[in-house]
Amino acid sequence: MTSPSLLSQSKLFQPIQIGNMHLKHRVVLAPLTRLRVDENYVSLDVIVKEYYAQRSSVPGTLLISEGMGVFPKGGAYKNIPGIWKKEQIEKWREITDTVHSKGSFIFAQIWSGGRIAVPDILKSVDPSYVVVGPSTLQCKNLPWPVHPLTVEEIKEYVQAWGKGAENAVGGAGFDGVELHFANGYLLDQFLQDVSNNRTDEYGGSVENRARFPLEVVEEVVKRVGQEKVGIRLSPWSVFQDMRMQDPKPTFSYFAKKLKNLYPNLAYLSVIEPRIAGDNEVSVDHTEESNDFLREIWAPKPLMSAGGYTRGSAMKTADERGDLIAFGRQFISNPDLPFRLLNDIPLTKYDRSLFYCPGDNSGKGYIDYPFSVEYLNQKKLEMTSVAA
Ligand SMILES: Cc1cc2nc3c(=O)[nH]c(=O)nc-3n(C[C@H](O)[C@H](O)[C@H](O)COP(=O)(O)O)c2cc1C
Repeated sequence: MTSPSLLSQSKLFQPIQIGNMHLKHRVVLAPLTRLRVDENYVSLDVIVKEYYAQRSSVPGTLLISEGMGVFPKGGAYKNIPGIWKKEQIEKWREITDTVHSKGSFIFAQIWSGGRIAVPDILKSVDPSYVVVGPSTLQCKNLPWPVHPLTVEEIKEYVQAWGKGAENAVGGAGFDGVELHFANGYLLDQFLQDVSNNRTDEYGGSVENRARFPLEVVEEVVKRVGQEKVGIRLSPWSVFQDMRMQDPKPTFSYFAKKLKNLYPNLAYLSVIEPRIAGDNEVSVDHTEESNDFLREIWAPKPLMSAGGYTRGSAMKTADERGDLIAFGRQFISNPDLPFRLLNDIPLTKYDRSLFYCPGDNSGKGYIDYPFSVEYLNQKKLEMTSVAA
């Protein structure tokens, strides 16, 4: 183990102000859907709280929650959480209180499925619900009809996102909301021409494709304030049949608009081209890079996720000032920021336990161990407090 005082010279382990939060380091919990939620979209008691508590155990850590729905018709799968009703808000409040009691922070990721939603699941919630999207363009492997949202329905979604954000911050006590405009879900579907061939004011030109996402940002900012809003994008991702031929013009326009309209947004979060959803893919390193977004967003730091190791995370934080969001490694290492700082080997994750719908055993969820070094340090701290 190298001396922590030497390691801490990396920017990765140095404090940073993000929105209203003073983070003690730049290692972030990436949003991770885990499906340990009941059929009513409410967090299961105990284990979900314990999961977030564990990952907030290094004070000053920023966590991003798993994606949560803003209203029932915008869902997609079973056992994902929501933020539209009292029971959900109360359960999330217990979780945010726990995270805050540990000196850490948590943003709620809010989300709508769009064309990738499973029709039978929507119908089981309400028989009138159908799969929606920008246009009739389907995802290749999901051959069900897609109902293009009417302008009136778009306005309904905008209000639902606004209300969801308000519930998350004002009701459930989240430090902010992350708007999930990535990974081929509804708002990403509107942004990209591979899924949006509308001919009205929400399709066609870059400006038109960006209109619905920008309306969502406007509504959310109105309700919770810019400093409490982060936005996630994945310009290069091929996940769920996405990826424009040249994503740069669309995403440059969108990022510039965000920066000009809302200079105090908490952060812009990007997924590196080497990742599609929850897995690695091969990349054309000469072409594919998020540096164009870093340049637009500067001097504010980006949050970047995707296949980071300790070494590449330190390098990126040092050279570009990014916050680094870790997904899979944070699943299997509840004390990840401590391990990275102290160069402690990581526990390997078990992919077969990533998604276990409604499972409340805690297996593959809250049973990954803390390092001996972390536990020893905690013991020492407790002894010195007792003395
Ligand atoms: C189990 C699992 C669930 C995920 N759920 C979400 C999600 O709810 N929202 C989201 O934006 N990304 C989600 N992702 C993507 C991660 O946030 C992250 O971008 C991806 O895992 C790459 O980071 P990593 O290489 O550190 O794992 C998920 C990834 C995994 C492995």
